[in-house]
Amino acid sequence: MVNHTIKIFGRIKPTEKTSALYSLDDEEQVGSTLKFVVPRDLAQGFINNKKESYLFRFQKIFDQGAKQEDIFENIAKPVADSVLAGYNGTIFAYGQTGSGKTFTITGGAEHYSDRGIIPRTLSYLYEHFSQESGMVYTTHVSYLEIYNDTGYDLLETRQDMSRLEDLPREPGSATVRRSKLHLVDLAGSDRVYKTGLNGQLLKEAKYINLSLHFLEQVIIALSEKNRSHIPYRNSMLTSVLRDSLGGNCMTTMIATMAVDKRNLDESISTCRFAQRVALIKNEAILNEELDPALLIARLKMEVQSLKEELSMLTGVQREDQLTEDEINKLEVLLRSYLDDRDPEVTLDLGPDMRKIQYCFSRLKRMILEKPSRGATSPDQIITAETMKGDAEESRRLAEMLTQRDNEIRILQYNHMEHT
Ligand SMILES: Nc1ncnc2c1ncn2[C@@H]1O[C@H](COP(=O)(O)OP(=O)(O)OP(=O)(O)O)[C@@H](O)[C@H]1O
Repeated sequence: MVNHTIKIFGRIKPTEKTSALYSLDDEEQVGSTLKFVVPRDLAQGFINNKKESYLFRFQKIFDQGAKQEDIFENIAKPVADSVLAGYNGTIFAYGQTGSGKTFTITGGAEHYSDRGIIPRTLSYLYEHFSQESGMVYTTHVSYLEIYNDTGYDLLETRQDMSRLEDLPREPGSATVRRSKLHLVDLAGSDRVYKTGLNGQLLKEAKYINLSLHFLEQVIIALSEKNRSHIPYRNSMLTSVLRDSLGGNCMTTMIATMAVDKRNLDESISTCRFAQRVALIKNEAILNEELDPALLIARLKMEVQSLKEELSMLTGVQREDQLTEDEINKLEVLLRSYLDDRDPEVTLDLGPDMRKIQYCFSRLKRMILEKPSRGATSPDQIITAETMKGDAEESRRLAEMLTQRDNEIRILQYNHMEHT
């Protein structure tokens, strides 16, 4: 099990106007610090203008010049590696509209080098699958869109969402590792009142806002100590991300920011959100299990090799069932054992459970088939008929049983005397 808090990264979108409103400080051990400096006049109408500087700490902040490849190498590759090792992983981008979430997660269409985390991670995974010959990999990809709180798998022609748990997994070895990777591009975190929408678009925006509001509630609940109830079930988004937030997952958040003057308040609120997320503790466990069908196949092989080992030790080739010849020999042995008057005589069957079980069941049948005194019912007559040939055997068994009855009676009598 790996206990860790959600990792938070920041990415600043390139802007044409150079901005002196923020500064970055990178320290190898501690991470990156992002500082916003807001002159009082600028702060008016946007944020609390009593405060002029805001400091936020991230694992690392990628400044405007960062390449898509840097993002993949530093953020996505470690998550993909842990997914390959059998842990669940999630990367989600959060930030205001236009701050670069889609560019980061999916990528830009203009240049090949603009491809984002999804295509790069998929090609990394498939490259690994083709190079690793000692394992069998099965991949299922779904492209989930949450629209008005309903999930759609965009790759699925039936137009409904398949739950990851319901997907088939093919057997590859007796041990199966199943891990899921979520790459999430959230909707813009801006408030609805800013968008000035109406009609259907307003309805969509309300749903988006509501699901981000529920996401915030889950994150607040998780970052507070001693909260027993986490409201995951309030929305589709939080239900899907249940494992990623406070569950069995290695989760990473990328806060995307635009740092020009008019977007400063949103960038600060994105950073505040990220600081809360950084408090959430996850417990990632290795999702390893045994495949029952393969386990049976493995056990069969083990039984076969044990049989071979046994036949080498005993020098006898053994079948599952006794052969006719073996049964005949056992019958002779059993008869001479029963006929022997010596009470100390033993029945030597060797270390062979098949023979031991055969003799026990044969003896049991003899006892059950013994005719009781004064037998009159048709059942008993048939039993007596079948026993005709074994008269001597029956006599001996009857003697044994009578002796046993007497012993029981004596025991009962003694018991009564003492009580
Ligand atoms: N790091 C970057 N380098 C170059 N262009 C970028 C970068 N980030 C964003 N862009 C460009 O900025 C525009 C807006 O970015 P994007 O669509 O990724 O924003 P978004 O946060 O996903 O917005 P929305 O919330 O509306 O989905 C796009 O044209 C995108 O190509």
